[in-house]
Amino acid sequence: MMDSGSDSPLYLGLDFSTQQLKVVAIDGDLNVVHQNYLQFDSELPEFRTQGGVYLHMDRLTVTSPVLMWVKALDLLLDKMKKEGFDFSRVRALSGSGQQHGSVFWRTGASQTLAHLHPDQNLHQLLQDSFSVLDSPVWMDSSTSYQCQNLEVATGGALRLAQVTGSRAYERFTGNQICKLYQSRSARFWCTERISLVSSFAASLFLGGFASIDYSDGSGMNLLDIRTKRWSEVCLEATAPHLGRLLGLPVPSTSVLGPVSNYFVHRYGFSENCSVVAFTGDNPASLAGMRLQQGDMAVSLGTSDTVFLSIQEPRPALEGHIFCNPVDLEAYMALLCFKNGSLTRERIKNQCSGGTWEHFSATLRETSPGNNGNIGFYFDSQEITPPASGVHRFDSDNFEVSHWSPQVELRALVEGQFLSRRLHAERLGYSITAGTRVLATGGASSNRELLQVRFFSIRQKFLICFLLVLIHQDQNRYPFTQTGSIFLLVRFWLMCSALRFTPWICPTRPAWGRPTGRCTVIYPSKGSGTDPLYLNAVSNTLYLTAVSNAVIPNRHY
Ligand SMILES: Nc1ncnc2c1ncn2[C@@H]1O[C@H](COP(=O)(O)OP(=O)(O)O)[C@@H](O)[C@H]1O
Ligand SMILES: O=C(CO)[C@@H](O)[C@H](O)COP(=O)(O)O
Repeated sequence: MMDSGSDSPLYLGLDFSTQQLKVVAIDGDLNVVHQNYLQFDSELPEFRTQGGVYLHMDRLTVTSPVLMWVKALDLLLDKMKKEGFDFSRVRALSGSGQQHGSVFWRTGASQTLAHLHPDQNLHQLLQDSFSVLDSPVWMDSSTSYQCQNLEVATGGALRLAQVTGSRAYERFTGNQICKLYQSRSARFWCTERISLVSSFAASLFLGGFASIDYSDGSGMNLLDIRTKRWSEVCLEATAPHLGRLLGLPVPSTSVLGPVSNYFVHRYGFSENCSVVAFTGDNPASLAGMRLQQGDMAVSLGTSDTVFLSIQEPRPALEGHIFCNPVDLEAYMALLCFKNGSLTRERIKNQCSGGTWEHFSATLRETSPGNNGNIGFYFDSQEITPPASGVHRFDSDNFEVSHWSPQVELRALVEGQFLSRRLHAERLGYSITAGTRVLATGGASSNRELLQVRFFSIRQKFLICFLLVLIHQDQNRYPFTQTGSIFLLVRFWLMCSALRFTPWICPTRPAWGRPTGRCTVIYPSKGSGTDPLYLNAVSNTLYLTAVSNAVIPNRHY
């Protein structure tokens, strides 16, 4: 995979996501020269995670072992070294992390980070550096009480959304910090610094605490997205001395400093290799996909997310507004759906013999609209909307308890995509002629899945759109890491005063001219074949299902 015989500079991007750690290296011409990954469940079985996380007894608390992430980095870099990757060529590195997850560094950790001995693994060296070993992650929904209090303290849900971009959400880091402070205060008091997963990962490379960037910092219910400073009201309502524990937030393209001596001596990095701020995986995907005005992206990772770049923030009671990672004047709007890939995996295992090939074959063989059957599957408490349970409706709109495997599978996929579309439209992010929908994430390699279109015809008007499906050959390297790399390459090349058009996408040199890594699919012109599920009846069904759904712990 390495290009041979060259000593040109390379740029490294890492993605600490929910189920795995991925890495990609590119050269100055944006060619991918190395890719690798490490799956948490299968390659680090001693941590006993499922899908990279622990689901606690209350079925609301979800955490990941922080030392698993550290060990994953050890093993991945060792793997690369064994395969002959030349770390000395890396001019700069950056990365991304699953959003909202928090890492609590124990008092003394900054000293440990600054004096890491290159003969030992990071996970040995950092064993005692965390005041909380199980980091809360984005799937957690255990902080409804803290959310309620934060909204009251800040003048209500909408007011909080106007300041921080979101009303109070259970998984948002501020509410997780507040829960720790209230329920395990001894742990809180022995904490020296609080990082997001992204800034934690950057800290490992930096040998010191890395700043939180504006984009990922927007997912905490703590950052004022307009001033780009921590909101004093939110800090005070969350926990004492929080400003000091978080450090100052910085732009997502900031260079934080050189890589630490540990990496120079252990792996042969150059001491001039820069560490650029890490950001959230969705913001990194936005950067990597080079979304243009009017484009919409869907990420089908562990979560399903829908996001787009916007100029004017209009925070609402649903969805999130984050600072844009590449344009300080702009923002990004995002909707997150928790029951994405893991629910599809469950149905795949139950209904199609456990293989994606059979899953896809069933989608090919069943008809759009599913003969009027549609289902909504909230295996765990959903984020958008905050509902739970499984709801199946037949063509007469009666709720039913089961279906044939084929009907079940199609009902799931159509229900998921209908929900993505409806919630996006409710926020005013509508599809117009020429809108491009770009897909990334593990499930975006599945053509049949993507062809169940979720943006389509309404009221006889043909909304013509171009569905741009972009996926990497091996289904593993979506835009997240290239997004981070993109930020750092941009920075680096600008600093080097090279003549370079910074906004060249590594995987998509020009619209409409896909490379081998990129597939463009044009929508079918056959308006009559569009599925029933996109009509008003199904919309109503969906809303009924949701309003009938159990919505625990969310009484505000
Ligand atoms: N062929 C496929 N069809 C549908 N889904 C797939 C396929 N291959 C992988 N996936 C899904 O992709 C998910 C992982 O995507 P990925 O973007 O790597 O996740 P994350 O970054 O959150 O760890 C898996 O949970 C799996 O269900
Ligand atoms: O909570 C969110 C976004 O708000 C999630 O999208 C996480 O960022 C996890 O991402 P994946 O691991 O599913 O890519």
